[in-house]
Amino acid sequence: MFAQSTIRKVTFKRATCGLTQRRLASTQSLKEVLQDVVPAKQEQLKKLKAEHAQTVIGDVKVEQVVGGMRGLKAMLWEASVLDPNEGIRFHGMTIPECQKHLPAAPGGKEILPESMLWLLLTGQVPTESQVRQLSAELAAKGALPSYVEKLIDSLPNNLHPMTQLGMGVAALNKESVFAEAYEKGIKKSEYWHYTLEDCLNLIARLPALAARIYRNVYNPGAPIPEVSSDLDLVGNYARMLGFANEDLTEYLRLYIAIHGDHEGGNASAHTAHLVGSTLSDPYLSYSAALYALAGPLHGLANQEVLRWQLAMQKELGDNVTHDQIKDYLWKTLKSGQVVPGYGHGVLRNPDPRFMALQEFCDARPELLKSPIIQMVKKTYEVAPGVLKEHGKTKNPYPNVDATSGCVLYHYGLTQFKYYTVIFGVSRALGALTQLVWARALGLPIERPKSLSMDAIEKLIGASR
Ligand SMILES: CC(=O)SCCNC(=O)CCNC(=O)[C@H](O)C(C)(C)COP(=O)(O)OP(=O)(O)OC[C@H]1O[C@@H](n2cnc3c(N)ncnc32)[C@H](O)[C@@H]1OP(=O)(O)O
Ligand SMILES: O=C([O-])CC(=O)C(=O)O
Repeated sequence: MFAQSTIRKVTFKRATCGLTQRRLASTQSLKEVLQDVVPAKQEQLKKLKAEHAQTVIGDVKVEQVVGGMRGLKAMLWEASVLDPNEGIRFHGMTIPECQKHLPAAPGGKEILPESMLWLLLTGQVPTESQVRQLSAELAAKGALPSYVEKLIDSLPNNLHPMTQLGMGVAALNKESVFAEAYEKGIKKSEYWHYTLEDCLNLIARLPALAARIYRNVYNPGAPIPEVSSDLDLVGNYARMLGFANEDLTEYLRLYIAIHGDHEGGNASAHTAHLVGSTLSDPYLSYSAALYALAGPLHGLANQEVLRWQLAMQKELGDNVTHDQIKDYLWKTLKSGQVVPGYGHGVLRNPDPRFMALQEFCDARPELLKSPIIQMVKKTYEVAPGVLKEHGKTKNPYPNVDATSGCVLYHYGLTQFKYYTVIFGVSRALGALTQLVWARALGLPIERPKSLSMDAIEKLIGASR
């Protein structure tokens, strides 16, 4: 670990814009830092448009039009870029670099989501005092309005927790300062200020909303503590969920920090971006994103992994061998199902988020002894070989969902239908950051061109 004074002078290469950003000791607030950063970014975009508007950066193939736009470079996204082999970089920083340099909780070791949010929004590594200030700001804004509490309390407890989360977030749009200001009439140059306020308010309220859903569904009647001004975002979240285990809290900090952003093309982030481009407010935009996250090929896969691993455990017992797992994998594939937690739309190597969560387990002997975590590890040792032999998936390696839920399960958060809600608390960091940037940069409504098969054939002169 570097000395704090050295860290402050570290220069990070910023992958997204090619600039270098010097991290200086600072007491500036998040808004003040953004006020400094926004004009430079606006200038960068202006220059890019003026000098390179017609420069070609890729072709469009028919396979991309009919194949989920895979690999199409068609979106501006500031906070992170995903390399197929190396994985995610947040403003040029890898996960291990973030683990080294982003401030943790007092007495903790893992990345604080507030630190990640600061990095995503500003491109800068915050000082410890800036992060504490942001934690305090979020805690002060963290209480839910009573009409949202009533709405959530009125929902049937067998309504999927993700459905409830999306409804709660959408209902919060009554609070939107952006929507209110837009109705009154504001200049485009002011959009990002109101968007930022909405985004911070939403991030602040997500733990109370998500914890209330957990309480109602799994622990009806249990008291929920109020948001404490002494705790960070996840410290409060874990306490409101009813867990006093510091190891679980640290795990949740790491989980929520590293799930925060995965460039722009993933289904949830893209949905927030698309809906936000209509100037729908951040609450409605993020509510829509949550329903993309709730699909089993995307965020819900972490629930599916647990379901699949527990079914394997039920069938084969705790001391399962590699050969038994192999057979189980083939059984899943032959029945026409996907192996949850494996494969990816962009990645072509093991996901560095998976590796970071595995390292969290490796550092704790009690986790290494856990049957479910051992099973995940053994599955990782054989699944890539089976998937390669199966020959369909372009990426036979684990994504983050392959392991994220198993650690929660070990720590007693066993209700796996809830897991995507935690992902939803996290993805807000990146999706909402981009909404701020989209408004600061004046990005237009998203409206790509679609084509029918007849139109494609006509365009390429294909005969039938
Ligand atoms: C946080 C996240 O969202 S990470 C992703 C979480 N999702 C999962 O873990 C679900 C399992 N994985 C998958 O379904 C896929 O790998 C996805 C959705 C993640 C990516 O999909 P794609 O980019 O289309 O993958 P790819 O190009 O490799 O697919 C080619 C074929 O391999 C299959 N395939 C891909 N992954 C798997 C898998 N894990 N198990 C079995 N088959 C797979 C696809 O279904 C497709 O089959 P088809 O030709 O019959 O349609
Ligand atoms: O990038 C993707 O398509 C899916 C993913 O891993 C994420 O959104 O975290």
